[in-house]
Amino acid sequence: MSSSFLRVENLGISLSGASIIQGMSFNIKPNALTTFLGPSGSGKTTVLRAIAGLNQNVSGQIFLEGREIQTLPANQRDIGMVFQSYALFPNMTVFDNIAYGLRVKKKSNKEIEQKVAVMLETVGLADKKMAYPDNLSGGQQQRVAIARSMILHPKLLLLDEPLSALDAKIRIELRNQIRRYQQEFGITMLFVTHDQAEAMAISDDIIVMDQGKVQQQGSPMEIYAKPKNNFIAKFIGNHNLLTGSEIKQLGFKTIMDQTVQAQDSYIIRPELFEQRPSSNGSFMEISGKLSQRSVLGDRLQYVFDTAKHIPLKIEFLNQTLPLELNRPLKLYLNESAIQKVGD
Ligand SMILES: Nc1ncnc2c1ncn2[C@@H]1O[C@H](COP(=O)(O)OP(=O)(O)OP(=O)(O)O)[C@@H](O)[C@H]1O
Repeated sequence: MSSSFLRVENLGISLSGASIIQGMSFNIKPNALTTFLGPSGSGKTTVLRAIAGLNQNVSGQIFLEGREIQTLPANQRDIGMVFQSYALFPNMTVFDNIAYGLRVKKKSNKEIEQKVAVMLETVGLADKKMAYPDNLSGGQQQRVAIARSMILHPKLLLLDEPLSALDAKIRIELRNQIRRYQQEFGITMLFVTHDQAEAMAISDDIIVMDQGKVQQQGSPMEIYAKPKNNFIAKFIGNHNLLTGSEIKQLGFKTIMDQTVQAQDSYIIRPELFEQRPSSNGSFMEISGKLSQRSVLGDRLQYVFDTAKHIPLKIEFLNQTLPLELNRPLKLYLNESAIQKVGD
């Protein structure tokens, strides 16, 4: 018996006669926020809809808490879903939108009043309870949609790009709120996004998808620091992705006692370059010039044009004085900052 909460085995999905997902398997943990991360068209929505029971041509098995749900209709799966478009009832107040599922379940008015009041407080919309969706901002409408799903305490809450219609500031605020609800209520959530920063910020676990396949599953740090293949190394973060022969040109013949192979791929994280070797170990001195500077919030990012004609992205925290551009510069790199892709 697996202790996983949701277990998907050998999932296959066809849409309009085209096979979109083949032989996909993964597990998600209870009381955690797991993210499906992948580029547009990678199949995230399709898999989510299959888990919810909204797709027809699905093969394979889906277990929720050990029980097979694949043959159950959507309304018997105990799974909630929040969509990108808020899909609120426009002719109902905020209160009635949130109360809707409880009314369908024929709960008493007293219970409905109490539970909706708690939800309104949780999502910070108590003062909007009699408002209609048209009179709410996008972020407020999405909070109503989330409250409407959470009030039913589904075993699993699926969220399909719930923030993508919102502007950057509200997106960050609401993603933090979603994370807080998830932790406070101990809800298991499966969250779809194509935004790697969003996935990194809120997830316990990330499932990276491409072309209908799981490319890697792991914690944000594992995915960031140890990408399994070049697709992930490129898709996640702003790593330097180099070939073994470029690593050799920078002076490293071995990395952690392993001979560098010309055809292998390696990543160097931009924040791991140093202006002075900070510790013992095998440091390489790299000469070059900085050619560009951009401010990334708390960090400054530069392009370091190395004397070996290999451009590298490097980053320093803002409290470091800005470095001068176009002046000869030496930077230091410890071999431990270089990670072979796939290891
Ligand atoms: N009804 C359909 N009929 C045929 N093909 C479809 C249908 N819906 C989606 N597809 C295809 O299935 C693939 C996966 O689509 P899906 O919407 O799951 O991707 P996604 O990762 O959620 O993308 P996005 O981030 O753009 O929403 C795409 O190639 C898409 O063109």
